[in-house]
Amino acid sequence: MSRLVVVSNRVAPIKEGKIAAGGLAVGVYDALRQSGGIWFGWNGEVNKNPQMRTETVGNVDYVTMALNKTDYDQYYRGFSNATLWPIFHYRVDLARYNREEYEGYRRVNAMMVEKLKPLLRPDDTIWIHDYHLIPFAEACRMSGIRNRIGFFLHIPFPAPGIITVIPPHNELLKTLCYYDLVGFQTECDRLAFQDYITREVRGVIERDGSLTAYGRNFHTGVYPIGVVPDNVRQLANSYRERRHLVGYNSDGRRRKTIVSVDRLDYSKGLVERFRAYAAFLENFPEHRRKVEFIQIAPTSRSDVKTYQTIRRQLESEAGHINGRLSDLDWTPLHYLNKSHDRRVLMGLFSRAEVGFVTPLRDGMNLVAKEYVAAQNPDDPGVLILSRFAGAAQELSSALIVNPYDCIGMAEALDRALRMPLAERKDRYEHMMQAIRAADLDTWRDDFLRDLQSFTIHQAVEAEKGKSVNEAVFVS
Ligand SMILES: O=P(O)(O)OC[C@H]1O[C@H](O[C@H]2O[C@H](CO)[C@@H](O)[C@H](O)[C@H]2O)[C@H](O)[C@@H](O)[C@@H]1O
Ligand SMILES: O=c1ccn([C@@H]2O[C@H](COP(=O)(O)OP(=O)(O)O)[C@@H](O)[C@H]2O)c(=O)[nH]1
Repeated sequence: MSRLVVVSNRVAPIKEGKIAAGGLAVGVYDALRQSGGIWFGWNGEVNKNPQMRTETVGNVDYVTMALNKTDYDQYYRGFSNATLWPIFHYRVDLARYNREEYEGYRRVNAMMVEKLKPLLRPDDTIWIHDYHLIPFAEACRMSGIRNRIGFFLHIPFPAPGIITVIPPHNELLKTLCYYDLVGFQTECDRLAFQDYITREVRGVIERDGSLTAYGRNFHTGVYPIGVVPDNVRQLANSYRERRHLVGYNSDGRRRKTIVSVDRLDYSKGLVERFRAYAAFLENFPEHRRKVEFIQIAPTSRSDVKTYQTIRRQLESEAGHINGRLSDLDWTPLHYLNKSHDRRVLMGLFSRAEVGFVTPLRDGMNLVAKEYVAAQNPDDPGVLILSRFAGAAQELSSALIVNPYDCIGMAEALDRALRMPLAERKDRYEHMMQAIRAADLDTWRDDFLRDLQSFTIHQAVEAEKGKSVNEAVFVS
């Protein structure tokens, strides 16, 4: 079997026990630990002299590098997170475009290819992750790299009317056609991309389902990222420090807990969620003092202006709710800006009656799946889930809500807290079936299997005397 080379902007912290930032790092870390290989990307540092560093842990070689300040500003903070992220999450109002940042983004992609190239073997399978690295395959091909290259987009792919807001959308999306396989979280995302290719650039859907555009033929597919359910449950069971997790009433009865965990990002719908919680306490006063809401929201991309704004807004909303509703012996909302160890989170999930996951848009949202997988099957909690999270496509037995509907979310909280055991178990069983059917191994194995099958045909074409790069998929 060929070696797996994973490339992503974010690489999970190399030291065991350090907290991974976000679902990509969590997911790729678990997937790569099983198969082994190379994980190449940014080490999260910004300094003048970006040196490459290789560290081997188990069967994975982590090859990471720092970025210099200009590259960081233009590629990560700028085009990736101030242009692509908001637009791909339908927040055109928060996006800005700067041509120099776009050029910096292209330059960093090309630079990363040149750094990776000497490490590659001819039969390596290269798997590129996420919106930071869309042009990576094109830069590889320009540099003469002929390996199979797949791409997985962790975030939503928006409707063509939204994506065309990016001034160089044509040039940018053309580079996706240099991959052999482009994977999405949901069929909705895949169809939006296919729509763009067929309508905007007059691409063609072939009989085998592949796409031909800009003279290149390539495949697309849907590979929802998952979790390792047994591992989640194990972590949840291993967390014993109960006293940190639950609040008690003055009469000694345990308060019910609503829990949310998100990076502090405007796409996660935190303001709308806080307002819904306040509306719930106003409209259903019988729950007051009997419930508390724990929102864990570690800061993220805190040097991007829109993230500073959302942080200020949330601090004010949280202060407002607690100022208005708290009592000497009851704080309705616990808002924690700190990241937490996974074991603590899974322990918290398993003890919370409600998982409140209501992003305005989300590629998948692993927290939703983790919350369900952490539950005690004999007495499971209830997941309230936004219809705009990729996870809602699979977890249709959650209480599905529209995060723009404040009263609807307040009603869902009331319903969740009152839900009888039989209904909770029924919904939990359905969701666990979906979580097991599309777990993390399935995500990795399905993607790599499809990428490999493409290669077999490439090889056939190559034998017939064609150059590998000119090969066309034959089904
Ligand atoms: O690397 P950062 O800038 O600190 O951001 C963290 C990650 O956020 C995003 O995660 C996405 O991937 C998850 C796993 O597939 C998915 O569940 C979630 O819906 C996405 O938002 C981002 O896409 C990653 O590149 C970042 O590393
Ligand atoms: O303090 C924290 C906050 C989050 N996470 C993990 O980070 C991931 C977040 O992934 P998700 O897909 O929900 O959202 P993203 O942050 O990638 O947009 C989940 O595995 C969380 O358990 C963590 O380990 N510690």
